[in-house]
Amino acid sequence: EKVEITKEQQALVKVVVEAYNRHQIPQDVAKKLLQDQYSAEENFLLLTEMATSQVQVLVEFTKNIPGFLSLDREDQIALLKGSAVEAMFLRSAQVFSKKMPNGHTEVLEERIRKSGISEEFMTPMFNFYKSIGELHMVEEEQALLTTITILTPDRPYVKDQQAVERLQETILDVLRKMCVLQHPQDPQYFARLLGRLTELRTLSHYHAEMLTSWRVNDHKFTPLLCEIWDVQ
Ligand SMILES: CC(C)c1onc(-c2c(Cl)cccc2Cl)c1COc1ccc(-c2ccc3[nH]c(C(=O)O)cc3c2)cc1
Repeated sequence: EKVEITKEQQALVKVVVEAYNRHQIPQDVAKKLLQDQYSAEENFLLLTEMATSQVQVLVEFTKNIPGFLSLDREDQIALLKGSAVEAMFLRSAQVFSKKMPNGHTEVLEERIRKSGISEEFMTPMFNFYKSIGELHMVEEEQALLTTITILTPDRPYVKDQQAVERLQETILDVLRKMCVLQHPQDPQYFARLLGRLTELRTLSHYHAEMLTSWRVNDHKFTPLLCEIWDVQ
């Protein structure tokens, strides 16, 4: 049957994509990636600054997700805490797939590889970055996929999962239609996008172990990261 995006779905996508593009790490923060100290400590500090800035940007972005601010306040926090790592994997994946002209891609990879993360997490992490790059997602798909990740109903401590599910369904429906319209030659494209969300869950578990290993080596995080990741 003819797949058609309705007027209100178009308006929804416009709001989400504009918010996604508006809320980015400030360039003066991102530029710090180019600083010339490359010790493990320096890399960890820089990545901590990136993550902290990224969480601030993420909080602002979620306020623009239609319906998010109407959710129970505690559920809003539970969704943010539960999706922060996954949203940051998606956002940092863009830096790798966009091949930034400012050389940030190379230095970000270098700093991640030399920041005290153990080898066992490097492979799945960079396989993920590669698999996202191969999708060649357009910005609408990136914005909607991040929104779907944030609106995952079964995060820990979410009370009204139904309300979150209704919001997520709305976004899933328009993303599915967009994939059919954008990739008529690849009927599996939408399924492949959702497959990345499964991979993100696995990475999120690896990430919990990364945090533990950093902590036993007495690495310090910022108050915002401690709050969102329940550490210290
Ligand atoms: C607390 C730190 C050490 C940390 O712990 N886990 C991760 C961690 C790791 Cl490595 C991997 C994945 C997820 C997390 Cl959450 C991190 C570092 O997290 C980030 C690293 C980079 C970026 C990021 C996002 C967008 C960007 N744009 C630009 C630009 O140049 O425009 C640079 C940039 C950097 C975001 C989070």
